[in-house]
Amino acid sequence: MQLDIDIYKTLRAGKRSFTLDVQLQSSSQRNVIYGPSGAGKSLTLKAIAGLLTPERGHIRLNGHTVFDSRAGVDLAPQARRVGYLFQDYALFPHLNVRQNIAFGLSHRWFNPRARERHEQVEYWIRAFGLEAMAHQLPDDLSGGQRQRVALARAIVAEPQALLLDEPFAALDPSLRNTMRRELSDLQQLLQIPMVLITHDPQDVQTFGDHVVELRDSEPDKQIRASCHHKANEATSCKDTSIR
Ligand SMILES: Nc1ncnc2c1ncn2[C@@H]1O[C@H](COP(=O)(O)OP(=O)(O)OP(=O)(O)O)[C@@H](O)[C@H]1O
Repeated sequence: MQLDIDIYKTLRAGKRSFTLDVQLQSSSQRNVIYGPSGAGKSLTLKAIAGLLTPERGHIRLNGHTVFDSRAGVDLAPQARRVGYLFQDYALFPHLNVRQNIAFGLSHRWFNPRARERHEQVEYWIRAFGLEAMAHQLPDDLSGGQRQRVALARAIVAEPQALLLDEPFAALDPSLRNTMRRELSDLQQLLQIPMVLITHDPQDVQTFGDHVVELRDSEPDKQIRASCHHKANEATSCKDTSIR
């Protein structure tokens, strides 16, 4: 993926303020943003997805400008064509598995109908082994099944990038290893570019062809980005600047 980000935003809540100031460039398909809690990882991912608008800067995905404050470009989330896997999966509790996945295709304000069938939705239901529970609600699924539904919803519309916020954090340790392997195989199969955020060194090891570390640098609460690559990666670390 070609990822080119240079964003700045100050958020205020009461007397607290937090400044997000992140620059990163990558041409890898597997990118990991790593760092402690509160360092700004989720905010960075939300800005890429169009769920948070930076005050200034730019975001380019695969050569397409999705945000550029100077040029007045700020594409709506749907127009950015990114799949987003939220930390808690954010499945709709009142929609069954099939409807939740179909929601990934929908740009409508009303929910997909329970009986509606889409070829792509059926494909991912089969690929993730969810046939037997396609009519069930999220509350009646295991953690791993819920994660598969959320992942299917994120990729069903064939996004140009997949954004994953702590995808394994809600799983117990043994399932975490299985799901990590599944996601790794899926990324290789689909060759879908991804940005994954995590605290977990094992995720960095598995997915971090390009690793960006966000650090909270007291006292001004500015975020610093630094990067490193796996030893066998040809790309250079110079392409991520540190402010
Ligand atoms: N709307 C907001 N207004 C003010 N501050 C905010 C807002 N949203 C997030 N923050 C603050 O921004 C900082 C970064 O939040 P963010 O969610 O990006 O952290 P994170 O690195 O993803 O943490 P975690 O690993 O715990 O999920 C936190 O200190 C948070 O309290």
